[in-house]
Amino acid sequence: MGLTSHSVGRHAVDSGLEIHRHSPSDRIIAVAGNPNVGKSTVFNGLTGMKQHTGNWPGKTVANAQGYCTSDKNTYILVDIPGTYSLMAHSAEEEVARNFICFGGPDAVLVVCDATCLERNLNLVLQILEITGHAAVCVNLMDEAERKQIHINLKLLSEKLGVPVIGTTGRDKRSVRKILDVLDQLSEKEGPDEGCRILYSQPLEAAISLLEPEVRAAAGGNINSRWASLRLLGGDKKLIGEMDQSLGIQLEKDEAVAKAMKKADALLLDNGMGQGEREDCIVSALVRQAEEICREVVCCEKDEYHETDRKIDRLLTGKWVGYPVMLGLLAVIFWLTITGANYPSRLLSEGLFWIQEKLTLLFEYLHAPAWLHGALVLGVYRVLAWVVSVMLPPMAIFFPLFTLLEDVGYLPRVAYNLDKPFHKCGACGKQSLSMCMGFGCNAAGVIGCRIIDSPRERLLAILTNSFVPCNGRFPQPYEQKEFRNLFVF
Ligand SMILES: Nc1nc2c(ncn2[C@@H]2O[C@H](COP(=O)(O)OP(=O)(O)OP(=O)(O)O)[C@@H](O)[C@H]2O)c(=O)[nH]1
Ligand SMILES: [Mg+2]
Repeated sequence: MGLTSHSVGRHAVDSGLEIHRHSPSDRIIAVAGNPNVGKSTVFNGLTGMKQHTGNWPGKTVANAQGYCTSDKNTYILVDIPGTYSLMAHSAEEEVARNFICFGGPDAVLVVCDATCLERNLNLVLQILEITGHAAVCVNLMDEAERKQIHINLKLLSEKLGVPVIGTTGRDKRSVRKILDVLDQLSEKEGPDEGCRILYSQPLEAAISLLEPEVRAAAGGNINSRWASLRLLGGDKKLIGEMDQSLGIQLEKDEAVAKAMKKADALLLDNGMGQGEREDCIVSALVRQAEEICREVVCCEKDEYHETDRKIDRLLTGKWVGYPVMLGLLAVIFWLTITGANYPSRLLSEGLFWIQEKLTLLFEYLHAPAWLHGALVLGVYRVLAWVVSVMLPPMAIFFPLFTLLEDVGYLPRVAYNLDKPFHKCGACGKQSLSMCMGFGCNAAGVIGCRIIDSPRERLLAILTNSFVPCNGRFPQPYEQKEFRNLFVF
């Protein structure tokens, strides 16, 4: 699934991720951002590819690459999983973090949601701490406009020190704007300095002690201020990845270890253990994001999200949430089962009429019985049954499912069912792959990729085959006995 550190480490460009450069001048761009902000939509718009998009977070779970060309450059874009922070907690977040930090992209395009910029800026600031070769793409501008949220993009760009553009993911003009900004980045020269976050005085003093030694040990291979912060933060997994990417063990370098001891003592004198350091780093990021947003975002209606919240409360509430969910699922199944009968009958009548004609043709040609049996009664007949039995319910179920996905109802289903699923040792996200399983078990099993924990993912995969896919739905029509033959 591309979720291992091996596939996203520093050499992922040449190994696990297998980025294929058409020419050495191709520039690698990481398309990063919070979950569900339109990264894959932007990626598809630029590359013409068809990465899965839908209105719920966590669809992209592994890196995907695509190519696009501007008047000046060729770009290899890497669509990475959504992440709220580079202090990764889930497998997808690790994939995203490792590619941004150690995958060696030439630049990062950070996609943000214009309707909740403050939360998105947290990640932007973390990325800008690592690299100044970045641009911010404030997406969903149409939604922001509808909610009467105005963003001063020029001021935001000045505050962040990198180019900022406003986009609407599905709009062709946005693609042009993004390409222009990528070209602008490719011309950017000078050191890879990003935005600087000011931390509390003791932490800044500790960084100043450590940074020169880290710079000397690591050379120009990594942003030394960021690496010093990570060493002080003590995230063992991240430090391990960093060491692997640099090819040296930073903590074991004599000068670094000495400076680290001094910095540790200084922080402990100021009452900052590991936990407090992490808190201090996170709160500085949040504070800076708040400050920037206060200046650049203006909401005409303060209660703009009140209606959304009211609907949310109803759909996830105990008394309304469950009946609505069961009612909606019942309507979908009824439409699928009853609705599919008519096209199914028409299709099978048409296809079996063709079978009779084919039999007559074989008789006319005096073809041997075994050939007629293999081709017409074997291959053609099976194909005709599969198409007439499975195509109509799929053609009804999947568009309805996609509709629920696009209006954002599916994450609410997962939330509602999280508690009962948890009691069975599973997680709420499994309800989504189970729903998909009603359409097709193969799609349901593939959909289990969205589940973070390996144990829960395995459980979801193994139990998906107990979900009756539409090939096993009750069917009054005479195809009934054939349905069970075609269960995937
Ligand atoms: N209204 C509007 N919808 C958008 C825009 N960009 C993307 N979308 C929709 O937002 C939803 C999420 O888009 P994705 O491209 O799947 O988001 P993502 O960031 O790749 O999501 P993950 O991979 O789950 O992190 C989809 O339903 C898109 O159609 C936009 O500019 N305006
Ligand atoms: Mg995506």
